[in-house]
Amino acid sequence: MSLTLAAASLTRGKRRLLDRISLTLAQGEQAALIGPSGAGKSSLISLAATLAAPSNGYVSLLGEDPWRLGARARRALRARIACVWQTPPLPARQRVIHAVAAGRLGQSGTLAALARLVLPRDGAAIEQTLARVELAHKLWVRSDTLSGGERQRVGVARALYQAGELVLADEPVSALDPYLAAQTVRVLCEDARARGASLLMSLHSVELALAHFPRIIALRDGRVAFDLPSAEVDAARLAALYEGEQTAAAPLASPPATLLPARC
Ligand SMILES: Nc1ncnc2c1ncn2[C@@H]1O[C@H](COP(=O)(O)OP(=O)(O)OP(=O)(O)O)[C@@H](O)[C@H]1O
Repeated sequence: MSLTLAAASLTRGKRRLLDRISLTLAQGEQAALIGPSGAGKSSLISLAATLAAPSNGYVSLLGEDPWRLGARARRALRARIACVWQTPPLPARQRVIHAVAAGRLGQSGTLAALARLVLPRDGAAIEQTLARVELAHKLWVRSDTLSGGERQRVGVARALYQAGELVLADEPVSALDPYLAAQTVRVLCEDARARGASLLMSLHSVELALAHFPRIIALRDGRVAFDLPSAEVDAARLAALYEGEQTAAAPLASPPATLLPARC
């Protein structure tokens, strides 16, 4: 298994953000994580990314319990997992080429990694990776000159360049226009599929989730509301999932394909 959560809970103070979550993601499997705001999607991704340890229960990544490993072994495990964040942590003065090169920082010794970061050897490969998210022309620009959507795509390019065995993406396209959002989700899915990597992606857009993922894991109030093949996710289930969320009802009216506009 790429990812196993067994009755995993996450608490902060008196709040239970995740409540006994159990799920597995097989090697090469792809699943979208959906649910209303505050459902626990980011919390679950942070558990899977080892940013947080479960308060109860168990998390296993690529066959290892990250919290039983020493610091060095845990770093090595993290280097096998590519993460895409909604707001990628890009230092203001860092150039895009270096931000993408940083995706492989954990894959070599410290000195080699730093040398690579200062003077990336594979600029052509990085440029090609950026081209997959339509950003090749930004190779040498500084991160603080990028728009929010461009920053997100640099974060995606970094994960693509890292080529992790498990890819975790937390709302990776929230700042993109509909065309680029669909295109970027497609690129992440196709890349993971081509490499046999596993992919777990949280998305606010139910349309994108249904259009691109064979499996939908729905969270509500820190619990799994349903975990189903996307073909079995119907309007009634979605209405119950988003009950009380006015904006979420709208997507249910139209089939996913009609909501993926061609670029103007
Ligand atoms: N450090 C924290 N301390 C206390 N509560 C927190 C903390 N982090 C998150 N929460 C709460 O936990 C709940 C789940 O948050 P989380 O960010 O995982 O939800 P989400 O499904 O990703 O939401 P969104 O779709 O709005 O990004 C929210 O109610 C949030 O306010």
